[in-house]
Amino acid sequence: MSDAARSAAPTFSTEAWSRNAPLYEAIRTLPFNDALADGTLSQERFQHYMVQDAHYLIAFGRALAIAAGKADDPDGLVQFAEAAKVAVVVERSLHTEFFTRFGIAPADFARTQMSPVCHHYSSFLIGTAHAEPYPVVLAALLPCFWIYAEIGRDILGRAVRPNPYDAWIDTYAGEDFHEAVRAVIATTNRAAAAASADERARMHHAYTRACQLEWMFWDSAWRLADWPV
Ligand SMILES: Cc1ncc(C[n+]2csc(CCO)c2C)c(N)n1
Repeated sequence: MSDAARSAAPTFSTEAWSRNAPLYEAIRTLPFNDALADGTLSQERFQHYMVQDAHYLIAFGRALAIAAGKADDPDGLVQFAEAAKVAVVVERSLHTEFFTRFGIAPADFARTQMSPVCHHYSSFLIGTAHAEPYPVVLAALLPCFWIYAEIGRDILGRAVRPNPYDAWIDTYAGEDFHEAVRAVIATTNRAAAAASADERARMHHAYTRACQLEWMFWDSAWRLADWPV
């Protein structure tokens, strides 16, 4: 590829976003997110979501820590080690703020295992983080950041306020979070630019799988899904 062609080539993130636009739209219009925005989401459904998210955040933190260990430069190491810490900080804030406010007792959490979808998404992230090269690991992690940033802003734009879920909405619509997401997009694009064609194809595959699992995570909370046997 000539230098001119290379600089005109779309970034990984632009390509990934446009290829998965229908999937994003399917997430944006899920009944869970509509009900979150208009404040009618039942406490039971939000409780299911929060308990599963607490499990998910620890798995996500582990996957980020593995990504940190695979980083190809010190900036990436710091970026993902810091993000791993943030995932655990967010998980703790679920316990200290949200669980109390929305009526989840420590014993309720202790006896609730990962749902099938949470288990699948967590296993996918940790398995990918261990088995795949750095660019593919970043592609698997990116939808978690990017979709939440977009959904957070979308819900903020149409939210009926005051809303019982204001604190959740504000976390993901806030500028601090969006700045971190832009940095993850930039690092993923840099990693993609240095990746082989085969790795780049695997990046797209991992990105789409994570988007599907994001959809399934919200849908699972809406259905109050549990293990069938
Ligand atoms: C299923 C699910 N997917 C994504 C997020 C969003 N999220 C979780 S941790 C983190 C950044 C931590 O460094 C982000 C963006 C979530 N909460 N739950």
